Amino acid sequence: MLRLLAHRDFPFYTPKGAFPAGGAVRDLLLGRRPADLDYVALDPEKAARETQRRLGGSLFPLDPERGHYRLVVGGRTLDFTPLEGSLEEDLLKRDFRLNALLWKGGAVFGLKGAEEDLRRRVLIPVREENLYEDHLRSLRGVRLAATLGLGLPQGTRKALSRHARFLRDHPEALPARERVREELSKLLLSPRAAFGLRLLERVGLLGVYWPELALLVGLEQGGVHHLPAWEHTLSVVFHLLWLWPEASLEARLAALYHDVGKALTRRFDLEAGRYRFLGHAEVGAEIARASLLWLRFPKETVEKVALLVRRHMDRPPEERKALRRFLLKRQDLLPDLLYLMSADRLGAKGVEGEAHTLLEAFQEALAEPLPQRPLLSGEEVMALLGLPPGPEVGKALKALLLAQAEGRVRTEEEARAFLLYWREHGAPNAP
Ligand SMILES: Nc1ccn([C@@H]2O[C@H](COP(=O)(O)OP(=O)(O)OP(=O)(O)O)[C@@H](O)[C@H]2O)c(=O)n1
Ligand SMILES: [Mg+2]
Repeated sequence: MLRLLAHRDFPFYTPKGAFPAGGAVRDLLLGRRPADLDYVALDPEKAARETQRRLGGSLFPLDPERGHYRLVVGGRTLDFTPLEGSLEEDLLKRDFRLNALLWKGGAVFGLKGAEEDLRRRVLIPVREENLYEDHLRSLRGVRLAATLGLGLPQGTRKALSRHARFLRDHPEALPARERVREELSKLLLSPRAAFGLRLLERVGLLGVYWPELALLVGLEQGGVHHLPAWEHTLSVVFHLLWLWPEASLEARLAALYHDVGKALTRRFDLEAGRYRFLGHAEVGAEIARASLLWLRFPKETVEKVALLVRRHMDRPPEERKALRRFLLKRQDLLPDLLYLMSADRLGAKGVEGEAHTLLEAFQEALAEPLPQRPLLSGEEVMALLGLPPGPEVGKALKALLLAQAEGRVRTEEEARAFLLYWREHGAPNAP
């Protein structure tokens, strides 16, 4: 039986014979502005065309056989799919009760329990079997809990855990990797990403989708680490978003994968009397690359994350000039690397203070922008030093750029003087 949940307007155009359904209606009731809209329609093509006549935009027949049409208009995606069976039957096929909603004639309708779930802000499947109708749904559940700030009651957790075990035993049932990637991205982009990752682990989905990260669970570290490697990872994600709420997806992925190499590099060092993880940044960068490529993240994202992981253990020098050189060499990784390094320290014990010292030093060092190019061109350098084209010219340009970064050289004249000195003596007190 459909239940009337509320009388209210739907704030977007709705053609005749089409009913806004799912997440958009849910967002409306939760006081969020929906980005994308889904409509179930008696005749989806007709509804999509009529909407296009009214609003403009581009129409894409996604799957005309099955009646799937998409209209992209004003930065929004409107999807039209056929209503199969009655409205109630449609809702009964959906994933979670608070997603099984639709708007019709000035009112919102839902299934039994939806109203309570919305009020309590909890996620409960329409039926446990529905998780098995589309195997992405357990992962979606965790992602929705993180993005919408929903609780997962015992019953839901148990159902998700059972589904995770099913997936572990039936890897052939795993959803397409692109869909997994989209869920991970949405989860990480939420301010509650660390909470979502913890849930993933708790219900057993971490091991299903990210076996390389699951190896960190309970991996004791010692030293400055009061937390096992996975708990430390969660703390780093948490602190990254605390320091820098607008962090890029790459920075968030790097925080997630930064210590993934630790499971394979853990050795007890008798002299030091503790575990060490020599080479974990390099090993971790390779694991992160393989994992992200598997999930079909774009090449640029993968390379950036791998580099961030590889460089996260670099020790920034304290002295200002040296720090400017250090930053110049890692310019492409800024500011992500700075925040990752700071969050890494906030996730350990006894070195938290370093995070703030680092951020202050970075801020001070970057107050003056880093140079983007040498003050002299290759031709000018060749003429000045009497050099033929070749690697020497590149070295000279690089030395010049470093000198600019240090603030030793600010004008073309100083650049020429610097290069003449450099030819005779090498870079002044460079390491
Ligand atoms: N695997 C899925 C995906 C979607 N849906 C249904 O389709 C609606 C729209 O799906 P989608 O836009 O993918 O997700 P949303 O729940 O709207 O989440 P988001 O806020 O990320 O759009 C959902 O609310 C849900 O009713 C479902 O039952 N099972
Ligand atoms: Mg949606």
